[in-house]
Amino acid sequence: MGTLDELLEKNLINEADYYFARHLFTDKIKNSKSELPLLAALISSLNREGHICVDFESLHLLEKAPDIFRTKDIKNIVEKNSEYIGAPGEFKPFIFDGKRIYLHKYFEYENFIISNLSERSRIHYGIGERCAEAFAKDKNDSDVQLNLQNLAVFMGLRNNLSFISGGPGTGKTTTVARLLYYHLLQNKNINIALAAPTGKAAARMGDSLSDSMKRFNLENTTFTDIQTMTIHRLLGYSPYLGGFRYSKSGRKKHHPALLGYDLIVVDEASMIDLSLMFHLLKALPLETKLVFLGDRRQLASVAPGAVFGDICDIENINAFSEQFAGEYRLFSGEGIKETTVKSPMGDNIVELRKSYRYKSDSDIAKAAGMIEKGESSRLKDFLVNHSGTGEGSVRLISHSNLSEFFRENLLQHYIDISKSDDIDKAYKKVFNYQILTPLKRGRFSTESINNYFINALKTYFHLPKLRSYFNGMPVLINKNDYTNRLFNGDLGLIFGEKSAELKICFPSQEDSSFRQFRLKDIYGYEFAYCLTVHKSQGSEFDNVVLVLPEKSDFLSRELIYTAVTRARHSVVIIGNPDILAEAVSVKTTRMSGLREKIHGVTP
Ligand SMILES: Nc1ncnc2c1ncn2[C@@H]1O[C@H](COP(=O)(O)OP(=O)(O)OP(=O)(O)O)[C@@H](O)[C@H]1O
Repeated sequence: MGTLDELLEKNLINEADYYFARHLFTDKIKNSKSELPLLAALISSLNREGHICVDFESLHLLEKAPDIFRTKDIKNIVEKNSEYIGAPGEFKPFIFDGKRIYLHKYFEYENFIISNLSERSRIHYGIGERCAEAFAKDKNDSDVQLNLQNLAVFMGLRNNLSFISGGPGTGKTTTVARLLYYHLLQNKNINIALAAPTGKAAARMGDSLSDSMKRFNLENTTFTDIQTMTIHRLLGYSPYLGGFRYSKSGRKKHHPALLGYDLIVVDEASMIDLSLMFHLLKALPLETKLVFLGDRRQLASVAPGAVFGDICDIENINAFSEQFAGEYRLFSGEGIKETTVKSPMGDNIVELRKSYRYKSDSDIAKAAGMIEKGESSRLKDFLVNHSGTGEGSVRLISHSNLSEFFRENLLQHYIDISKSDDIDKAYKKVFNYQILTPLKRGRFSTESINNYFINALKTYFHLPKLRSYFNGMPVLINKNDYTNRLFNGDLGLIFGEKSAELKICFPSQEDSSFRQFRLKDIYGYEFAYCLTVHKSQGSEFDNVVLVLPEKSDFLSRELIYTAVTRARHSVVIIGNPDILAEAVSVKTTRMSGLREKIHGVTP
């Protein structure tokens, strides 16, 4: 593959990459020997796909990599173009770190995140007596040799920085509830914030933590004193400023002070991209205690970077240093067997392994385990030869049965919701089932499936074809709306009791009521009979129906894992078992220097 035009013609880059390269290097474009336009287009295209940089050691895996970067010594290319490609610390459009080339901005972000996290990871605290006493009374009985929830609590008390990873129902929220309780016991005036990348995830964390905290007697402090918000709100995002008020990287007058919290818990951390992590760390003084929660096996953010995954995806997870093990033994009386930590940040990362949501012999637990390990043929055999229904089941049906499945299982469900005159019941019921797909357009996409149900319901209720709205339509907010306090990911329902005007209704975070808006006052939403798997992140549903595309191009192991683990009770997968197996066999990696530079290991 040679020229910019060839790359565009073969759809290996898109027009945005093409014109970015042309714009940046107008004068070089005629010189067919210049590598710079090709480099610009390649980096732009990789950034769009979520990579932070171009890593020349894994370039052979990329079809779109122009031949010139495969055959020539990259160091020669860097030297020849030193006017544009600089070393770390230089102010040039591209930065070469010895192995990878970055756009200047992304190198700066990555570099800052690495040094900031390393600095935070070295800060430890002594644990107060009141905490220790409460922990001793409250700690989970060890049914296993090492109770990882207890250890995660200890980590969050001792360390200034903790990453707690765990699959669905492994007790991340339960652990954080204990952590907050012990912190509040020690100091009831501690300033705590709970944050998540989307409004939905933040609200869910607030609700689950509020439930989990009920079992603690918090004396004069109540859980409602703790603020729950999106990371954007925490950082004072303002569309008028075009950035974050509290991140020091903006214009000086707009960031008056660093955020004054003592402890911040960030949920659904796998959704945080490189830029958001940079702004978050930049806004927080080093003394602020940070606890990140997430599932390292889930899909990474849409924007470049997979920071939580890069940090938590280490070979020797749950192996700790001698010092950490000794302190934990003294504190809890429990022994840590493995003390062969390989990464300097190993004592800051823990993975919870036991799921309390699914029985270990349930189909969802088994399927999620196979997906996570990439056991594609086992998964295929399991699903093809198995047809479970009921609690914890996973079932595979073919595309040819899709219409029948929709008609027999889901159409009546949506008809009942449209007939309902009780918003509370209708809302609970509508999101009882959630259809998911990776695609936005084309066959088996959100667009086609949403249209299918909208048209089928219009036909059933004899509504005019041109009518856009009717009772019981689920919607998803897809843009933050600060005026109405509605956030990307919020799920609502179009509803109007009896003959009342249709409103868009969202459950209130404060009580059990619904916030109602006129249709014309809300913008930035889409219908949500079917959601993309990406948009479903941070939400959970009782029953999930995952519709696969006909090709595996848009699928990945992380996408299938995310979709399957959204379900509490059952999963139906509609698609071809071979396509499913193909998707699960490949683990997605994003090009970045973060993992190697933090842990000292190559991916
Ligand atoms: N050690 C434990 N013993 C018994 N039940 C537990 C324990 N830990 C958690 N649970 C229960 O398991 C369920 C899931 O726990 P929790 O919500 O804390 O997990 P989670 O990892 O935050 O889940 P998710 O993020 O997938 O919603 C809850 O009902 C909780 O009460």
